[in-house]
Amino acid sequence: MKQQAEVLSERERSHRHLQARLNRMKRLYPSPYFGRIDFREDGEAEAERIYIGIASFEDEDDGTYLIYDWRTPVASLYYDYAPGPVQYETPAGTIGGTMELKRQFQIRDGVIRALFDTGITIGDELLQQVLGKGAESRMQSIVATIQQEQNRIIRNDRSRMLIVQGAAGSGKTSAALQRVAYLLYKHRERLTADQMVLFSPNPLFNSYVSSVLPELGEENMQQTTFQEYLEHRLGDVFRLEDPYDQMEYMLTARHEPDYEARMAGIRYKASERFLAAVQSFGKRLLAGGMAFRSIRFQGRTLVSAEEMERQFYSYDPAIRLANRVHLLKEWLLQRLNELEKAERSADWVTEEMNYLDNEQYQLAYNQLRKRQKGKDPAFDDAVQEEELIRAYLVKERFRPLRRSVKRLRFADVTSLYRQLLNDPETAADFEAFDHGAGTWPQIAEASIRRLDAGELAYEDATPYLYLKELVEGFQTNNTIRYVLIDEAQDYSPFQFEFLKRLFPRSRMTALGDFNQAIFTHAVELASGDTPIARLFGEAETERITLRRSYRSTREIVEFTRQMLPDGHEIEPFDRSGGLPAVVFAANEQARIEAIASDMADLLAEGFGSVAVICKTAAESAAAYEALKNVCPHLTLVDKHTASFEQGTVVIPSYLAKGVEFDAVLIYDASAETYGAESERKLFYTACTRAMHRLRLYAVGEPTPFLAGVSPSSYSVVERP
Ligand SMILES: Nc1ncnc2c1ncn2[C@@H]1O[C@H](COP(=O)(O)OP(=O)(O)OP(=O)(O)O)[C@@H](O)[C@H]1O
Repeated sequence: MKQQAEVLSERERSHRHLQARLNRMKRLYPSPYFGRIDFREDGEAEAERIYIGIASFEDEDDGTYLIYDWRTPVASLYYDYAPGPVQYETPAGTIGGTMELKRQFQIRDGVIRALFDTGITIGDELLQQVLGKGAESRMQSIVATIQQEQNRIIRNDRSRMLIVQGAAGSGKTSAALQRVAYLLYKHRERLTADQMVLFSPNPLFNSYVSSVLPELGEENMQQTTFQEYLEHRLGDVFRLEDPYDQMEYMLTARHEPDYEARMAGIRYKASERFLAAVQSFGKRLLAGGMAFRSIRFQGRTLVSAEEMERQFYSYDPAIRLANRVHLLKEWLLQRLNELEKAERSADWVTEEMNYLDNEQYQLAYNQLRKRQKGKDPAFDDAVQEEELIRAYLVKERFRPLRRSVKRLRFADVTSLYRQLLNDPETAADFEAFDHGAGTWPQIAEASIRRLDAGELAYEDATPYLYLKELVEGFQTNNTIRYVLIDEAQDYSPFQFEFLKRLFPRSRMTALGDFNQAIFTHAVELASGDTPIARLFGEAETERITLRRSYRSTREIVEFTRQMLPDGHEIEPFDRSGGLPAVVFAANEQARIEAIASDMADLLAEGFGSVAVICKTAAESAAAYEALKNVCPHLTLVDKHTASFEQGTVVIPSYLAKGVEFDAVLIYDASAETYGAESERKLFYTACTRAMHRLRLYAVGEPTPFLAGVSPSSYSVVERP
């Protein structure tokens, strides 16, 4: 039998192996390679022709490589060099030589459609063709046209922390996904897709990027959002506000009386300063002030909070907070054992025994026997039987108490968080942060009000969880080896600190664009001594900046970059597509008509995806109502939308993050809607979603963000 089993499992293995090979061949068949380099290694007389494709392909007879996987060391030459002297790294060292030819192919269905011999960058012609195509509802892989600077991100395997600051459309997300594929290939002996996790801005984005890796023959990495993690940790205790609701508040509640205070609170609570304040609060708890919940049973206090406090502070002061909490847990379980014994003779037990019907009695009896494993031969002794039944009854009743002690429910984190907010030191620290605004009591009170109602504001959720972990011990995930964080500018220093602790054995790649920072608590990525750079220290941190934007036409990039203070640093890729237009409509009705007729024109031109981007969810809903009868097949996207398809959509600005459309229509680019300076980046983000066409609509005064844009960069249309 054993022999047979071995034979079978051997066959299974070889079947799996052959199946994988077959799949690889099927993927290669329609388009076996996309590049060729002729490389003459130093000391060799002849150049070798190296064909590069999405997977390797060997000659069965002599084992030579006919096609090299794009992730092999030698393939990096293709991405990094123009013909001339070149070198590449292998595990055995650096190999130098000369590249005599670099050629690109476009092969579809087994037929060579085009080929180009290329110079410095990977074929502008090919890139032109790729970028000139329409937007897809799913992101595409870019292996055939990876650019040199993107290749640095993809193949970087040295630093603990890789920070990428990249302009809108510079290929950060693309590079991140190719990087996953690269790492899975490079470390294929010991790394699997479920040891990598991508944090994305929203669930919609997950579906957008989901097909890139399978297309490359790899499994998808794990994907999540920070909010999902918060829900997982705190969702059973609180109703959590999500970042979109916070965003809606930021964008719409400007006229509410405590708006400014809350905004200041959001800024502070996301800051490194508040992180330090929470940590120092944690230190103070070592000496006193811990909050506990009494353990109560049938209306009586079994162990009071005061008792716990006394016990807690009787431990060696050198012991860490979380360790003391665990000591206290053990102590409490012990106490419960004693109390449980004493409880057996209580009146309620006698009473309950009398009420046990036969069936229940039998059940209890059987359970007891099972637990005793037949050890006690004198079981039928009536006295002992009664004792055992009593013990059983009490044990059952104590079970929930025990469970909640094991879950550390006796440590009252909510009270502690309340204490932290009410702490004069926190107030003083906030004042120093916000230069004496004097609004802390208002901020603290609002948070506490929500806390008491079982709610946690988005800005409170991470600090709360952090405090909880200080008290209960940090949870860690040791299986994850690579964490990739997209849209990293939208994470607070708190959240970064958190992720670092959560994944202690992991390397991190943070990709973002400070110019698209839409939350108040944005972090700078590009330069300087920033919180993210401090996370692992300069020595373990590497930074790469991407300046070239591939998504949008030259005209769109030139138009949008003028809205930014340092926009001149962004380089457009040379692809043309008509000037952006600003449409001035005489009134609402004229605006709707203009959008409807433009949309019809764009669809007639062959654009498959057109988005009407609105500022908020409310504006989106209103726009959808106004447009749905005049624009056929329109869909409204909101935060619950799980995936999105080709076609025409109405979408709030912050959900359009990270994705792209053939044409973007900014529903309302008037000063009334985008007037506040704090919304500049949001507006920029919305405009940069466009690949081929961008049109802005305004009734009345246009947004002041256009003031810095040269009139020659856009056309003006009047709609009476
Ligand atoms: N080397 C490349 N070859 C072909 N297409 C590319 C390349 N780099 C980027 N692109 C294309 O440019 C577009 C933008 O890429 P991506 O979404 O990765 O950029 P991003 O930096 O994440 O953008 P944003 O910050 O605006 O969300 C995508 O359509 C992508 O396919």
